[in-house]
Amino acid sequence: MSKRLRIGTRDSELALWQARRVQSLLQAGGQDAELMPVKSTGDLILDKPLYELGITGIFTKTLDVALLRKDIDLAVHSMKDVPTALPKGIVQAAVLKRANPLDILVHKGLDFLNAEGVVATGSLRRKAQWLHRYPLHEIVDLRGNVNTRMQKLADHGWDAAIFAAAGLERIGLLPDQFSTLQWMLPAPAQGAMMVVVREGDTHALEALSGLNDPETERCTAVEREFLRELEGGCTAPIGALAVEEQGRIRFRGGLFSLDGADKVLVEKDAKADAIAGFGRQCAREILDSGGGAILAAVKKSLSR
Ligand SMILES: NCc1[nH]cc(CCC(=O)O)c1CC(=O)O
Repeated sequence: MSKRLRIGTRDSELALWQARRVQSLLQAGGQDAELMPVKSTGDLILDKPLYELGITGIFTKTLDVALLRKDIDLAVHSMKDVPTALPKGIVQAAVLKRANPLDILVHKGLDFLNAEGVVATGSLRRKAQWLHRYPLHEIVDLRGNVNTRMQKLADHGWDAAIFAAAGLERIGLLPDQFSTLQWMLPAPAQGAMMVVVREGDTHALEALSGLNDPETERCTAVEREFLRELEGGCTAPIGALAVEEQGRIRFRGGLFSLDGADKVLVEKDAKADAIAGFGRQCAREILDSGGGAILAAVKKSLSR
């Protein structure tokens, strides 16, 4: 039996589900693996400041720190929460086959759509796209893990809230009433999980290579390259979805103003075996067709 791998996990139900999924896939391939709960660390234990290591993601940083400290051997992240540049010393080992990438609306009936609705979300991307489509609605802020957000929706008088389908499906929280938002562009890499390991850990890299889904890897790579080219270190409302069909990748991406009034969309396809630079090219098209001005305005109001 080869060396047992330690999978770090945070304690939210979704994080635990995702870590257990990787554990059982590894075990099915004959690789022993155990879960290691990781509490929010004192980030100071590393010998360098976090920013020097490029550790930035608010959801991913606890596990990335544990990985670099060698407290764990691998971390499982919701890929959409992973910053486009990985921390120094951490590499992508596998991207698991993607689940439903779309957003869904959880509601108590849809009459409010044609009235003055109140919709809850903490995401700039969801807010902008919702207001673009329903300009008379009000958006209220909703944060916390998936379970917390569901509970808050039940406790408040809001008409609906927006969630990633994949998150609710994984933990069995999909309610009776929901609508799939086919028209809403999801976050880049939504619905995919990324497993990361320490650079040079050949044992872990090899064990995880069997879990990689090349098609999901290609699609999410395009989406994240698009995001990286647009964001420039700020969280603008950006959506992207790449889908592979018959050897081609069809990409749709969008950049929105914070109030949803303006948007620039791009739709393009490329050969699936020639995607280097494709995401960047899509981003360039957005920037050249009015996206540059939207991005400048977003940056200005977020920095205030
Ligand atoms: N930012 C939180 C987060 N990160 C990943 C998921 C869902 C799972 C996924 O998209 O892979 C969610 C919840 C949500 O957006 O509703």
